[in-house]
Amino acid sequence: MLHAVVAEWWFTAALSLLAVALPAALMWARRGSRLRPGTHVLVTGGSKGLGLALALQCAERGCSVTIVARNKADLATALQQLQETAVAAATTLRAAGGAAAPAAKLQALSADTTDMTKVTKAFEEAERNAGPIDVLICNAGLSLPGLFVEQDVSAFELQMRVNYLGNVHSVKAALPGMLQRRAGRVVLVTSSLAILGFAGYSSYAASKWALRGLADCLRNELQGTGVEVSVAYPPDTDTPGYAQENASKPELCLAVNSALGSDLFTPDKVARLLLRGIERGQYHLPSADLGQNLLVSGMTSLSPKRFPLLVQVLLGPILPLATSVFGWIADRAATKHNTAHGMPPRR
Ligand SMILES: NC(=O)C1=CN([C@@H]2O[C@H](COP(=O)(O)OP(=O)(O)OC[C@H]3O[C@@H](n4cnc5c(N)ncnc54)[C@H](OP(=O)(O)O)[C@@H]3O)[C@@H](O)[C@H]2O)C=CC1
Ligand SMILES: CCCCCCCCCCCCCCCC(=O)[C@@H](N)CO
Repeated sequence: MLHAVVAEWWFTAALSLLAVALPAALMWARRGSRLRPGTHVLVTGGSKGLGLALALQCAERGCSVTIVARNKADLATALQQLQETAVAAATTLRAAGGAAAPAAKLQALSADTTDMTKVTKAFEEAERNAGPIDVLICNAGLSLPGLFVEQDVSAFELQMRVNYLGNVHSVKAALPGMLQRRAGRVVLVTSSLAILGFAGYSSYAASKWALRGLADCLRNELQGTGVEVSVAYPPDTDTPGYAQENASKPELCLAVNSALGSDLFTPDKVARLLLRGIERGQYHLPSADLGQNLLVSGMTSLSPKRFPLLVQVLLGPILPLATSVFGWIADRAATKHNTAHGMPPRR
């Protein structure tokens, strides 16, 4: 008897789950930005690190790719890599019978994203050569870690200019065209530091939190226009930028970071997940790090949740507990370090 009741309960539960999951999955499949031959993807900061990994993987799919960065020599090296990747991709596509695929157009344009005029010019040139921008990936950015009391205001200004305003400029330049075509996707690359904050990142985190706010507002503002928004929160990723950042990380920052214990990921792996999320039309793009995904799912906002609602609800009570433990670990590491190093200095 009990057996039958339990079995029936499971059956009903499974059916209801299916009833919710199936339409949701179908809706999911319809949305998203397929990255196919002919799709034009523009990546700012595409000459190095994560941006280059994203650009190369788009070229692998046969997309037209534009990379924008400042240093011309780095751009030329990256373009060469893109061309090699595209040639290999075209050969594979042809072998698979895709002879009709449009030839991928690859270009590397030098522009500083902090300069609106230069961004506009570069994007116009990009569209002249490779057609309308279908997917804009705002990835250009830098991290200057430092303790608040030690860091100059100029570091706060620079990161705000590059990480926040630089991306405002890029979106400004690409969005009007997307709106006219009623199609397109804007991807903003923020950071895990847009969800949590700890010692050493006061200037960087603020610039990344600003982007998160921009993303939420833009997303709502663009509802029904055919233009969609995604946000990426990469974990620590092994890039030239990360190496540079590590060279100047305060000890306190390192102490808290290692107490929290996050992994270092390859740009390739991080990029692969981001592109998968873009193709699925996700707002919060997936991260290679489970903790990071959980943090995103625990964010309070009006934007869509990271996981399906049922999972979110089940996670509900767990997240405040888990984040409290990590918060306690971060504070204990900071207290220990500050106490040992006589911080704050006594008069
Ligand atoms: N690596 C990591 O651990 C993490 C990185 N991120 C974010 O991911 C993004 C990429 O990081 P990562 O690959 O590590 O960075 P890198 O420093 O390795 O590469 C940065 C890229 O951006 C370009 N760039 C920098 N400033 C400007 C500018 N003002 N105008 C135009 N292009 C610019 C650089 O080229 P050039 O200098 O020639 O202009 C380069 O192509 C950044 O926004 C970063 O904050 C987020 C979380 C973790
Ligand atoms: C359920 C709760 C789980 C909590 C997990 C906590 C994990 C914290 C990891 C902090 C990692 C910081 C990455 C910084 C990336 C970045 O932006 C810099 N490299 C700058 O470029």
